[in-house]
Amino acid sequence: MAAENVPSKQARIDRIKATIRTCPDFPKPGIPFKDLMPILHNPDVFSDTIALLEEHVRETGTKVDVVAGLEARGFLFGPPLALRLNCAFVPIRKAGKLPGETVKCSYVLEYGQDTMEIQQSSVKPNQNVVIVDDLIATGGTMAGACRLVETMQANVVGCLAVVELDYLKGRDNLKYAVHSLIHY
Ligand SMILES: O=P(O)(O)OC[C@H]1O[C@H](OP(=O)(O)OP(=O)(O)O)[C@H](O)[C@@H]1O
Ligand SMILES: Nc1ncnc2[nH]cnc12
Repeated sequence: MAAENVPSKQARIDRIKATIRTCPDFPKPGIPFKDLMPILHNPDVFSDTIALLEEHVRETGTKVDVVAGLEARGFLFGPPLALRLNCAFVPIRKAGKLPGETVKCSYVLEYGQDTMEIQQSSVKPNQNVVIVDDLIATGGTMAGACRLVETMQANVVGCLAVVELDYLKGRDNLKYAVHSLIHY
């Protein structure tokens, strides 16, 4: 494709935003649920999403050792990003799913509470970790993941999400750099 035909960053972001569906009152009354699954229905939109996340990480100039993805939807965006950054992908799962030695952390999110877990040996002290999820609402889930990475004595070098719900001020709960492609 000729350079002048490459869509701008804003055009790619606008197309991703247009692909996301808002589902009122899901999973509870009063919650405007952002359904990101249609992004995966369109390979061009999915590819733009991962490329934009990668561009951001590269622009920071920070070497990333590990992309940590949050169950469940962080597992969709984290592994392709890790491949493009040529680094490890590590899952942070809901409690009770990972064998061996693990570290756990409880957290509160927009519509409930839960416990997440990481395998002790999956992240080494001093490694640089980017945490990836589909969406930041209250920031509770992302903050819990940061605590887990800190417990491993590794460095959180960024918190990435495709979507951020600005009205919930989720990034105020996060003491690390936050980057999201789309804001509502
Ligand atoms: O910023 P917060 O208020 O913490 O909310 C954001 C989290 O909520 C959703 O996860 P959820 O646990 O609902 O997803 P899943 O059941 O698909 O894993 C979403 O994928 C984020 O992980
Ligand atoms: N409003 C929302 N839409 C999608 N996922 C969410 N996770 C927490 N709040 C959410």
